[in-house]
Amino acid sequence: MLDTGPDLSDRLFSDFDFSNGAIAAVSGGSDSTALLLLLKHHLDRTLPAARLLAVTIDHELRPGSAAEAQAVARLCAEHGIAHRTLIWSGRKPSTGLPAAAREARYRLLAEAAEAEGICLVLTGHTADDQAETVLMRQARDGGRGLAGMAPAMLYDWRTWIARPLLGTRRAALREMLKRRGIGWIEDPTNTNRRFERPRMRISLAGGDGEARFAQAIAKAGQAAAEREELGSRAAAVIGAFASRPASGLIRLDRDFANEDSEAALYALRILLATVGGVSFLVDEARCRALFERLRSGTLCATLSRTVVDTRRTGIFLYREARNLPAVPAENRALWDGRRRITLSDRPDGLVIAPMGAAAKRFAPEGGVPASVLRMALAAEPALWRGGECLDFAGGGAAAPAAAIVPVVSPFARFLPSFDLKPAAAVAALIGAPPLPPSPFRGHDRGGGWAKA
Ligand SMILES: Nc1ncnc2c1ncn2[C@@H]1O[C@H](COP(=O)(O)OP(=O)(O)OP(=O)(O)O)[C@@H](O)[C@H]1O
Repeated sequence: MLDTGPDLSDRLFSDFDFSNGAIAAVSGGSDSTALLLLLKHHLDRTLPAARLLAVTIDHELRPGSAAEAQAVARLCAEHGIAHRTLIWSGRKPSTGLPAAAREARYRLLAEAAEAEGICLVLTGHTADDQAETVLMRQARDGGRGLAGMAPAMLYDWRTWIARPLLGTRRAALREMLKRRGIGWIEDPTNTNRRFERPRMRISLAGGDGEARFAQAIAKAGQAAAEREELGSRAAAVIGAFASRPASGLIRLDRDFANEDSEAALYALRILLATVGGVSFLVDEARCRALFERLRSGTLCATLSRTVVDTRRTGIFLYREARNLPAVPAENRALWDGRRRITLSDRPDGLVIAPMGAAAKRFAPEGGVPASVLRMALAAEPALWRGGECLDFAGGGAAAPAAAIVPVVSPFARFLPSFDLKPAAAVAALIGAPPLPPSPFRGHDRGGGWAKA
């Protein structure tokens, strides 16, 4: 896993389908510089016509950042690689700066990919980054999140971001660059003890660092396999026990919780976030408590903005009636965290607001209690103009001016490859667009990737 011999680039990249091109995210640090040159080497040998674009994000956080981007541009010019610098010109927050920079970086990379018609972005995260991530999460959450970074993720349900160097050591990449006489930029932030990651990086360079590294990587590998396996089982539970009697309403069979309870619990956490329009999974302990109550009898409770209502004919999940937005229709906006609005026309006073009392016109069928159906539909988005409910887009009769499409809320922004299967199952359940084709050869949509 750690050597950087001549065929390294083939081993790193041979699983990828580059026929649609790729973007390499290059900061100019050692890891992403090595990524770029290894990728260029691989493409030159295997698919010379493939498009390769290097993108550098200038976060404008340090005085030297523009010069660093120029240095990457020069390196690219020397190697015949197209390069673009994108600037994060937005307001910089005073707290949570690394997270905000990361968010902006992914957004800009995905925008560049979309502008180029490329669906694949590669980053230079290494095994060292992985160990740091795992140990930081362990220190913060006492063991949760040990799976670390996924080998790939889907960003915004449209751009694949893959980390092909996740099994490769930084020292080996630096060795390779030195052998080829190629320099790199040392980011001073990487040694700034104000930030958590540099502190962890420095501590791993200490006496017992290698042993801690090896332990963290081993744990991460095991946790990743377990997480992917749990996801597969959760997807099976969703396929077997969940249905969607109406837009915004999920029904679970009453015996949903009885067969594979860990998988059912994970499925429930994903469904609660999806129905509630929440971008993160509900706390496991709180969901487990609700789940235990579900198993032992009837219940009507709210968690993650979702009402869980057990009736004779099933367990029903629908969005609670509080804090539903009424906002002017805007193209590509996310309504209530759970519906993507696409406008084909000028909105002209069009408002997206809950259907509310207009839901009364729908009659229940197939064992759905009337009160449950109305409460679910009342929280569904409808198109309004001047106080008149024009259409209920979720009912399949959208006005031509707008399409309102469900999204899988917890995975709409970042979908780690561990969770591809449950995400695909939920997408099929709620009528969200299917996952875009995988950038790995021979992998189905929604199939898991065991690459790390
Ligand atoms: N400013 C940037 N422009 C383009 N890509 C970036 C930038 N910063 C980070 N990345 C991408 O994210 C990966 C991981 O980021 P991280 O902050 O750990 O890297 P770094 O320390 O800035 O640089 P490197 O990993 O290249 O040594 C990088 O390898 C690179 O692919």
